[in-house]
Amino acid sequence: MHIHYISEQNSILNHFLAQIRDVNIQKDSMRFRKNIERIGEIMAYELSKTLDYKKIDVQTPLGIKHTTTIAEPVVLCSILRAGLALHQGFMNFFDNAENGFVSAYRHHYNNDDKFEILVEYQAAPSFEGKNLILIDPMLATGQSLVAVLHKLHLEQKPKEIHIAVVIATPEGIQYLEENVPENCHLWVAALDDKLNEHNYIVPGLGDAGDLAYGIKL
Ligand SMILES: O=P(O)(O)OC[C@H]1O[C@H](OP(=O)(O)OP(=O)(O)O)[C@H](O)[C@@H]1O
Ligand SMILES: O=c1cc[nH]c(=O)[nH]1
Ligand SMILES: [Mg+2]
Repeated sequence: MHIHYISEQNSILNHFLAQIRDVNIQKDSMRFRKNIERIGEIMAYELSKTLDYKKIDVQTPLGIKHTTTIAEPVVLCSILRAGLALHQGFMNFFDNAENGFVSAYRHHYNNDDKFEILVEYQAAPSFEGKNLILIDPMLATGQSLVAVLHKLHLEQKPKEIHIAVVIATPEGIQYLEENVPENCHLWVAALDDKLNEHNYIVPGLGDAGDLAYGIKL
């Protein structure tokens, strides 16, 4: 797996990352969603630099410009719920992309911290020959992303698979390394310290889905 850390250099990205983590700013759920969306835009731009491009000619009112455009179609596929705001950011830049949505949640059978990931809903186009970008802001244990990747119809072979996350743990990255195809790309905006005993990211930001859309039962 090729890992791309995009906040190694100081940039406005750090400002958005600081705001989504801040317990006081988090009270404003619209700002939380907007910041995740803005991070998605930055990630989309960085990722776009690594795609393949083809030559095109553009007719302007005054002549022809020889330039380039992305060679193969992009499919954006997000994991519900928390992926939605990040998805919007990617969609703002990859505006011709096809879109897919998959659900995944932690199902606790007892009142302890053990859980299983349930993937129930999916609606996605064919990935054949396309650049698949799988989107989820949080890479904690990595189990949601791996469960979703196994559920997607990857027999329709994408040209490339990119996984885009905002905050990752070393444990989650290790789990992906062991469970996703070797030629996958992982894009990480921020690498955090570890998982806590409830499998939440520390320092992280809390529950991204709840912060964006409200506490669920
Ligand atoms: O790496 P993992 O240990 O699998 O955890 C990460 C998952 O947790 C969050 O979703 P959550 O299950 O909270 O659902 P939600 O988006 O509906 O809140 C997040 O968006 C990931 O999908
Ligand atoms: O820290 C975490 C872990 C899983 N899901 C989240 O939203 N946050
Ligand atoms: Mg959640």
